[in-house]
Amino acid sequence: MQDLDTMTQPNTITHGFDIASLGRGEPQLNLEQEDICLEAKNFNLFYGTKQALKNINMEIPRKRVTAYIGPSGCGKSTLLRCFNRMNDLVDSVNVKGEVLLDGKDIFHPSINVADLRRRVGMVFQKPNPFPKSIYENVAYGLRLQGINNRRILDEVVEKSLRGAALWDEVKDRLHENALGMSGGQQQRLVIARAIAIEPEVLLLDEPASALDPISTLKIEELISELKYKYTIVIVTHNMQQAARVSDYTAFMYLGELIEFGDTSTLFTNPKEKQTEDYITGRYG
Ligand SMILES: Nc1ncnc2c1ncn2[C@@H]1O[C@H](COP(=O)(O)OP(=O)(O)OP(=O)(O)O)[C@@H](O)[C@H]1O
Repeated sequence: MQDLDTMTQPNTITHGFDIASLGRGEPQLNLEQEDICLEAKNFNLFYGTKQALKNINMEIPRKRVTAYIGPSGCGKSTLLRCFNRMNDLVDSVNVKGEVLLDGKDIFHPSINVADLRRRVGMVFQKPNPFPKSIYENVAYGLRLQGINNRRILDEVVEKSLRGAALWDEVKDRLHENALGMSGGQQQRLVIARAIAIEPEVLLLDEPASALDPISTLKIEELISELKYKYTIVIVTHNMQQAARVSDYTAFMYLGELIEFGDTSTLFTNPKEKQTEDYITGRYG
């Protein structure tokens, strides 16, 4: 079995994967079944008649950071939003193929979408705290589940804020309105809100693009810590950020997955010319 526990540091190369087999919809990292968290199989998505995702095949490893890069409009966010069926909210969307979470098709009629979104949390580009106290933002998901026991809520709020590297900054103002926090704090609060309900996967859609460099660094450090507990999938415009935070990187172009592999290898020795052209700044 591939020993995922030896793959601890971002950007370290060679985990024994068959890099030569990657790209162009080929089978991906040759992971053992139990190490695959999410998997797209011959997956296609249409907005009306326009095809936005073309026959995507990829395995996303458990408890690792996988980044999507590619030029604007190539389908990164669309694919990310498939993993918790956020695209269901768009009327014109049609999908063909499968997305498996722990081996089960998330588009199967038996799937409860609210439960799926509890297991697969999402953080957006712009921090979106609720106009409530810091405490109530983090407790929100638990309250939705009918948990109102003060002791339990106190514990989860503290644990989640610590997990999001925010506790020390806010522990004395838990009952102040979250909208009074800085943008970087708000984004970590949203991450705390997401992890409070103990998801398996965190989807991050450009989580730092609206933040200043110091807040961006904090989010990146946080991602490197969270990956030991969660499978993280991140979309980023920023190639340096992908190189810094991710273990694996997928390059997309015009709705296709062009190449997917170990982050260091993809950036230093891409197999496909389109990947090379993109990372060397020839387009995008
Ligand atoms: N709700 C929608 N309705 C119709 N077309 C859409 C919708 N959302 C996205 N698209 C189209 O699907 C394609 C992929 O868009 P998507 O936002 O996934 O790309 P992206 O790579 O994330 O781009 P960016 O980096 O600019 O955010 C684009 O052509 C876009 O115009």
